[in-house]
Amino acid sequence: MSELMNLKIDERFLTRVYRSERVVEIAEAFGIGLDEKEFVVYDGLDLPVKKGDVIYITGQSGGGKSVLLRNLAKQFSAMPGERVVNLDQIELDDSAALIDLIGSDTTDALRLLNAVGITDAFVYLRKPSELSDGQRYRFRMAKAIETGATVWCCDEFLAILDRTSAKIIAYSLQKVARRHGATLIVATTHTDLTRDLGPDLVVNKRFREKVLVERIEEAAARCAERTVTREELQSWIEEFTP
Ligand SMILES: Nc1ncnc2c1ncn2[C@@H]1O[C@H](COP(=O)(O)OP(=O)(O)OP(=O)(O)O)[C@@H](O)[C@H]1O
Repeated sequence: MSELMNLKIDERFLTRVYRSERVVEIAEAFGIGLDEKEFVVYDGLDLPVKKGDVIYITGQSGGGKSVLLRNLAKQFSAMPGERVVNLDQIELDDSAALIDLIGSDTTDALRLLNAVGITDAFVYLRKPSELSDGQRYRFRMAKAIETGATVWCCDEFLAILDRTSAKIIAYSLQKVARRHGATLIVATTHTDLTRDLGPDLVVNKRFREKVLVERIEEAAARCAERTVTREELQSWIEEFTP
């Protein structure tokens, strides 16, 4: 069982703007000073994290989700033995069929594709550009497994999918990540994925330094022990979420 770590999140930016005529006009109209300013996004936030956690970062647009995701990815990369992959940045070669783009041989390719729920022979023969957004996401998951990375992160998580598909894929992703012992960190403005991700840690970031951090241990621990059905996960989240 992994130990609880306390990761310190401190993120602030110094902002200074070029004093163009329009900038000065706006500053005068709204009474905004134009000196160099410090913009604090996270003021030494303590984040209780375990390796292998599913971390769900939500909150308002511009609140600081991406900043936190990048910070965590950086902190994990610096830990011995940890390797971070960004699911969105996995390059997909579009010159061949899926079966040729993954795994050391056909058996290995089938193992990886089946692990993420790609089980249709017709889909094995398609190129990445010929997949639906959901299928392409599953293929990225398979590629993430293949990299052997220990931390999988994803910004704007499933934002382009309809919400029903997003929930089904979120459930699959947590299952695959937990089965491989990977830490999963996702960020999105959508707050509807708790019941499908079964997160160990939820961070809800609002403007300025306002942030809610909550560990939902019970349901997550059960998911880590064995593969649970979507229905089980959903009922436990309801039971254990205050
Ligand atoms: N390099 C930077 N310099 C100055 N400010 C920055 C920088 N990067 C981010 N910010 C500011 O930090 C805040 C948080 O940005 P972030 O990209 O994390 O938001 P977000 O919650 O991911 O938003 P969205 O959902 O719109 O992607 C924003 O106000 C942004 O303008």
